[in-house]
Amino acid sequence: MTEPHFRPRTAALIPAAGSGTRLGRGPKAFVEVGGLSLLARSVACLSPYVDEVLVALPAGMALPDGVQAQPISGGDTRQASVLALLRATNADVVLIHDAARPFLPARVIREVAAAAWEVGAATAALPVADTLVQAKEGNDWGTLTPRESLWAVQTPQGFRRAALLAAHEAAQREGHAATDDAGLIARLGQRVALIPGDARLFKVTTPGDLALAEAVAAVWDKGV
Ligand SMILES: Nc1ccn([C@@H]2O[C@H](COP(=O)(O)OP(=O)(O)OP(=O)(O)O)[C@@H](O)[C@H]2O)c(=O)n1
Ligand SMILES: C[C@](O)(CO)[C@H](O)COP(=O)(O)O
Repeated sequence: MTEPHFRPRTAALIPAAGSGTRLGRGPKAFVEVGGLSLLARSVACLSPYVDEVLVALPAGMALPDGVQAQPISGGDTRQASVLALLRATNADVVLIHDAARPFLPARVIREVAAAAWEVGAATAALPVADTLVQAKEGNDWGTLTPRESLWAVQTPQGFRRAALLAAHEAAQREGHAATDDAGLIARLGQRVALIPGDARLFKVTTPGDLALAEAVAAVWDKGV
């Protein structure tokens, strides 16, 4: 008789405690597109694939009506919000996903979760498609940067929880600030697998992104 296949217990951890300064519409996770908040959309995409969902919220705020998740108080930075989420679960695998990326294809969730367990760390990412340049002072044309090996990092990012918690605690001890979680693993010399992301996984950051999100919601909600 063969051993039953071990299935790691998986948690979705959603940092949603940001203030949405660049969007200018109040706490961004609560902003609606197509009649549903960014947070509700992110939770709905992830829930079918995980055992539990935890959400970091701005101080004093509650989950929007109908969102099924465990609320946690967020921190002053995204990094602090993720650390609070990590300390609130004992799942084997965690999928960290920005509430601000509301369109999350099932294929990406499955592939990031599988690689997180097999490799230890994985992130959705897309190869850069634009020409890249590092501007000189005064915003003049500077050094042209070869783009062949460059990827733009998205979420979800998946990890064995113990490894990511250790990386976060090391960063906190050393006062190291990072813009994402995979970077904290990479700085310790550990491998991070790049999983092909999706154009629809863009981050709603500015008012222009919100207009794009309304257009995507119109087709996403029809299952297209
Ligand atoms: N203290 C913080 C800051 C950010 N986030 C979350 O991290 C994700 C990515 O952050 P970002 O897009 O920068 O959101 P904001 O910080 O809200 O945006 P801004 O920088 O424009 O204020 C978002 O889902 C945001 O809610 C968080 O949980 N806690
Ligand atoms: C985590 C992230 O979404 C990966 O691209 C990104 O780094 C978050 O950056 P933000 O400035 O906190 O939105």
